[in-house]
Amino acid sequence: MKPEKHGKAALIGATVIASYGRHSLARSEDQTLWQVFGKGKRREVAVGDRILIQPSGDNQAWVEQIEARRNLLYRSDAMRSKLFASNLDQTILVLASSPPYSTELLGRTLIACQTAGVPLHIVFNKTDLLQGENDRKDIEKRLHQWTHGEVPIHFLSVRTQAEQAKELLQSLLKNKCSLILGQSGMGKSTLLNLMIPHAVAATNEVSIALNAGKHTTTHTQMFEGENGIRLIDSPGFQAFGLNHLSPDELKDAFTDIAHQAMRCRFANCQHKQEPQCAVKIAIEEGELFAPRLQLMQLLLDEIQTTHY
Ligand SMILES: Nc1nc2c(ncn2[C@@H]2O[C@H](COP(=O)(O)OP(=O)(O)OP(=O)(O)O)[C@@H](O)[C@H]2O)c(=O)[nH]1
Ligand SMILES: [Zn+2]
Repeated sequence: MKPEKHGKAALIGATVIASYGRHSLARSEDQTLWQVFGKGKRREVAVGDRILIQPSGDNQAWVEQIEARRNLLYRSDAMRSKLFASNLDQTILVLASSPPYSTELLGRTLIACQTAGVPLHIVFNKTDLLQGENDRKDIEKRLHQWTHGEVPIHFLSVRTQAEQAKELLQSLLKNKCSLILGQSGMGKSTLLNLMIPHAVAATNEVSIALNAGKHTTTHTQMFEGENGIRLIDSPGFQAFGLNHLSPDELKDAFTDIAHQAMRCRFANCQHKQEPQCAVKIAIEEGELFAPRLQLMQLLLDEIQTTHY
């Protein structure tokens, strides 16, 4: 049923806590859950948005205003860009050695967070599967090649050293709103359940409210825990497209490559077969990490098929 607009009811402040497709839920301060509907410029809201709503009956409301966002992450596929999560204090990327983590997803996350101005932390889970200090050093070294040491890495084991993991995560997450990302099998659900013991109940509540009884488990949702911990969980990380960026924005985000590219012979050098390509030379001399160039070229190809 479409909500009708009421005349002069007072506006209520709320935070968007879940979204699925065109359906969004917001929670007002008195803990009421509202199914909210945008219109015009406010058609799309993101989880994390602070909004003013006008009730229209049956726990449904119109979005009257979206507060200015501190930051905003998008997720896009070949067809379109979607708002994803906003007003984030940080993104937590959960990785593990088994199953192997995807360096492509790591690279995409780095670029998405960098371009949106959201600090990134890596939580490396399942340390119980590592063979001692050397394994850990190798992992750190490999991650540093991708991150230039700019992303803090936290090692833990949520399943076998839960108490220790909880302590570390408490200090990392308290009083913050964190987007938590991870490909399947990294231990994201185990981590979420450790930090938010009522997560399953909260998911069911939201699934029912989002889709009138039909369970919709594939939605983006904010969970609230103790000590001001807010975690935004979102499935389908596999499709973390960056098509909302322009080719120039993308090139600028790879600062290490952009820096070398200034010395390429051709201003529009693609760093493929061109002569006197400073980027290729830097890779041969070990100053640039080749997989980052490969990722940049892959992302540029993706963007170009979408934009042109
Ligand atoms: N050895 C080990 N296994 C773990 C650890 N944490 C989680 N696991 C296991 O890893 C598997 C995947 O964990 P989940 O929490 O379901 O992973 P997920 O990332 O949410 O994956 P999906 O549910 O597929 O999205 C499960 O069998 C967990 O028991 C850990 O610290 N050590
Ligand atoms: Zn070049």
